[in-house]
Amino acid sequence: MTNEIRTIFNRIAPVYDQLNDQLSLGQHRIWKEMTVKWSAAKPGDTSLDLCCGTGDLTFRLARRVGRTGKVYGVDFSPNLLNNAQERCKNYYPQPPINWLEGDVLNLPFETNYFDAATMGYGLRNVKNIVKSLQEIYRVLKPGAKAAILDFHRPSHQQLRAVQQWYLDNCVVPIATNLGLKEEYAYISPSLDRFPTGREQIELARQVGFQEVTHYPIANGMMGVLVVIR
Ligand SMILES: C/C(=C\Cc1cc(O)c2ccccc2c1O)CCC[C@H](C)CCC[C@H](C)CCCC(C)C
Ligand SMILES: C[S@@+](CC[C@H](N)C(=O)[O-])C[C@H]1O[C@@H](n2cnc3c(N)ncnc32)[C@H](O)[C@@H]1O
Repeated sequence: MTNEIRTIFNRIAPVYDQLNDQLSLGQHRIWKEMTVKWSAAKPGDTSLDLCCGTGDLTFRLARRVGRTGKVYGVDFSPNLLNNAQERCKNYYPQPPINWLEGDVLNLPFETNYFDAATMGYGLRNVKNIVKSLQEIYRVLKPGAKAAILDFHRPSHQQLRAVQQWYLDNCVVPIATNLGLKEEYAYISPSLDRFPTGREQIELARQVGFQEVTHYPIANGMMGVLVVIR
């Protein structure tokens, strides 16, 4: 399963950023900006972007923590990480980002290391959500926050139907034209399996987070889980 997920992301790497812009009508940039804000990262912080992919959230986090801060971006797809590193070369001055190839279920960091963390569209894709939350808990300092952005199923049935229609009739056909039908068709079943905001809150509490909130955004089609260790 883990290898299958890695293969999906390695395969979509050439079109990933462009399709996110087109398919979300640019909205994913706003959702990511909100996520970084909710992580409460501040200048000088040591911060972590889990499942960083091509680095969209990582670069935003780097802007927040500034020259005195540090950012680590972790992902297990070498192709997406390669794109992130190529993008990084276009920045002047170079942001203080360390790109690491690795599994977010087994993070290569000490306990109590980070002041803030973000994760964008990663939690739905990991093979063990509880283990992933436990690893985030472990590496955050007491009192530190993580903000976790992902798709969400709106509780309003008509909005849920619009979301499903959009995935089936826009996202998958556009990806099919690029030879990536299976890869994008994977989003829908992964969303069906993904815990609701309420369920995510319950899981995060069980892991031990002190304060947990889930913010539905984009009419409930997306959500941000904010946890404080
Ligand atoms: C940045 C976005 C998605 C990232 C993403 C996450 C995944 O788990 C994938 C799995 C497999 C292939 C690709 C991805 C992937 O790209 C969010 C924006 C892109 C979405 C595909 C667009 C979804 C739009 C909403 C369902 C509805 C928005 C309607 C509105 C009219 C814009
Ligand atoms: C949809 S992409 C999101 C990329 C980026 N965060 C964004 O918002 O654009 C999901 C990412 O999660 C990564 N991923 C999934 N499971 C992972 C794991 N167990 N360890 C590390 N990375 C993982 C994939 O390689 C992929 O880059």
